[in-house]
Amino acid sequence: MTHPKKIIIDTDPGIDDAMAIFLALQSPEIEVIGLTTIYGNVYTTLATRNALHLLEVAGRTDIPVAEGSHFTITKGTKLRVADFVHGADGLGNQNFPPANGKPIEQSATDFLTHQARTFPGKITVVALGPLTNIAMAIQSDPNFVQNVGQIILLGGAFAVNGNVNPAAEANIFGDPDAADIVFTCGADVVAIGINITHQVILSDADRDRLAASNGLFSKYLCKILECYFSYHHDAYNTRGVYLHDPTTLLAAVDPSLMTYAEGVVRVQTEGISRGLTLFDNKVKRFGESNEWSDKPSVKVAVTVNAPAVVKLVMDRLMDS
Ligand SMILES: O=c1[nH]cnc2c1ncn2[C@@H]1O[C@H](CO)[C@@H](O)[C@H]1O
Repeated sequence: MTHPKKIIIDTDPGIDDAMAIFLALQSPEIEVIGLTTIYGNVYTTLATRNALHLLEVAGRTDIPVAEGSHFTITKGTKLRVADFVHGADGLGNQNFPPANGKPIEQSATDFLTHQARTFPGKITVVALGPLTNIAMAIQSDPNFVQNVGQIILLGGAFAVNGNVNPAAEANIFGDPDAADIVFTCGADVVAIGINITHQVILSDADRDRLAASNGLFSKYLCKILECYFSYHHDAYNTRGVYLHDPTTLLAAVDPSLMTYAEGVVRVQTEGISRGLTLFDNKVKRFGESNEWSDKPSVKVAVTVNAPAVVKLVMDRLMDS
């Protein structure tokens, strides 16, 4: 058996983040070497508390949590948090007792650059929130792009509407300037957008099966999922929820669950379409140079084996 892939999860927990973190801990193909926190579903301070709490639930307090940025890469403090999706506490308004643990002294950015330097080419960053910490790592360490193995990110809406507004997906909207830095940095970047994750639905019936199982994680998740289900029912009229973060995590576990196109992604940072991700599929050789010309390519997921993803999520969470 090959060594498990070393993963750092950059996260804003978040109900679907909690699912992804538990799924990661249940996946022998990967080794979670740390969590870094960011605002998005909640503010960063709460994201840190929730990350520590989830590791305590899992009995994995050996995994370090490094706190990330409290503001955007341009020092913006008017953040949009999705408490209407995840509850005021980020975990379905369950009033869990506060975590006992503390984050490490190192910041998220320092943790990311340090780990990438220590294990060159071996670290996969799975980014589940706005990309501020990753962009700060790129800016603060000129070798980070070379050192990091891969960055798999949940973000963007490729050729579909966004979920904040018709233009923008929530993670990219959270810090469009940071996202543009990450997409154009030259690292091995894989983007999983909502064009993919909106195909991966955990149904009401799946939740009933989770609830009936005796798994530690499935039992915990069923408590917090109520809020996430009722949001999806109201906002999308679906009898099920989108598995954004778990799908992205599974792209690290088994890349063959998706297919990818390669090309340059730029992010709109201003105006009514702020947060829009625009992919140049390189089908046309443009006569004039443009804002995509000469930028490094990334991989964008274009198809997904949704039944296989849902099955893997269910099997691993029930077997805990
Ligand atoms: O309608 C929404 N508005 C804001 N954030 C959302 C919404 N739906 C899901 N998410 C959150 O944003 C990421 C995917 O874009 C996921 O982390 C999800 O939890």
